Amino acid sequence: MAIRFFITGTDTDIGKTVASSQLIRGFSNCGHKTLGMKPIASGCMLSGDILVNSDVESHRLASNVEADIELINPYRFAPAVSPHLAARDANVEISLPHLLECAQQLSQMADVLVIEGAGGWYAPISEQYTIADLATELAAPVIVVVGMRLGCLNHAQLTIDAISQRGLVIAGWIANRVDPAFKRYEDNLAYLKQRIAAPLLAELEYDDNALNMALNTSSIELLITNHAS
Ligand SMILES: Nc1ncnc2c1ncn2[C@@H]1O[C@H](COP(=O)(O)OP(=O)(O)OP(=O)(O)O)[C@@H](O)[C@H]1O
Ligand SMILES: C[C@H](N)[C@H](N)CCCCCC(=O)O
Ligand SMILES: [Mg+2]
Repeated sequence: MAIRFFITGTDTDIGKTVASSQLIRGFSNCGHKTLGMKPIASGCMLSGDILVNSDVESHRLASNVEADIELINPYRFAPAVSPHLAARDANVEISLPHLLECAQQLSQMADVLVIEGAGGWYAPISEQYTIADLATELAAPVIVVVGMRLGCLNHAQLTIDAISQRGLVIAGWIANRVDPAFKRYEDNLAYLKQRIAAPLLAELEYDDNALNMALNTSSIELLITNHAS
């Protein structure tokens, strides 16, 4: 049964896919059979008659295990809008039990399963549920990606508090330099380090090649040591 990690972030477009890909590649490079999962993707492109999502393709490139798209990305929608709107427009009801079943099947095919949310912690996936509900049902340790830009101190604290309210373990956080022009980076990082009890797993530089890198081995080993059952 795989060790699972749920990847969330301070917002949409702050580097969850970059961080997830680096995590998947890091686990793979350390010899762990590793799969990515993107339960719900809005913002897909048509390739022939199949909807494809760039997050899923990035995960696949980093992974050393193959799995069916219906398991790794069960819900795919073309419009780049909130998942609850994309699903409503497509007349699809996103089923939490179905997503849990897909995660369960993937967990039997790998040692590590890296599950990327959509948007931030409270991004809606239906009228009733948000990403927080999905993560809570999955009961996986959470890794928080902080997009290091102005506003991140507030967004990071809100996210950390909301995850803790669910009783979920925060396995660590990643500082992603998504904005190379962000002023006072070091001071902001120091503030966050003081307030987030979980380990800082990595600082990701702003780099055009960030998607193709691997997370540092020491953090990969820490995650395995702390979360292997
Ligand atoms: N460290 C970085 N260096 C350079 N570019 C980055 C970095 N992190 C993220 N980006 C770029 O910022 C954009 C958003 O990143 P990413 O797709 O990982 O966000 P996301 O949080 O996964 O968004 P979504 O909510 O849509 O899944 C992408 O174009 C990505 O290449
Ligand atoms: C389309 C985008 N890239 C993401 N896949 C979905 C972001 C949902 C954000 C919802 C919200 O908080 O307003
Ligand atoms: Mg993404």
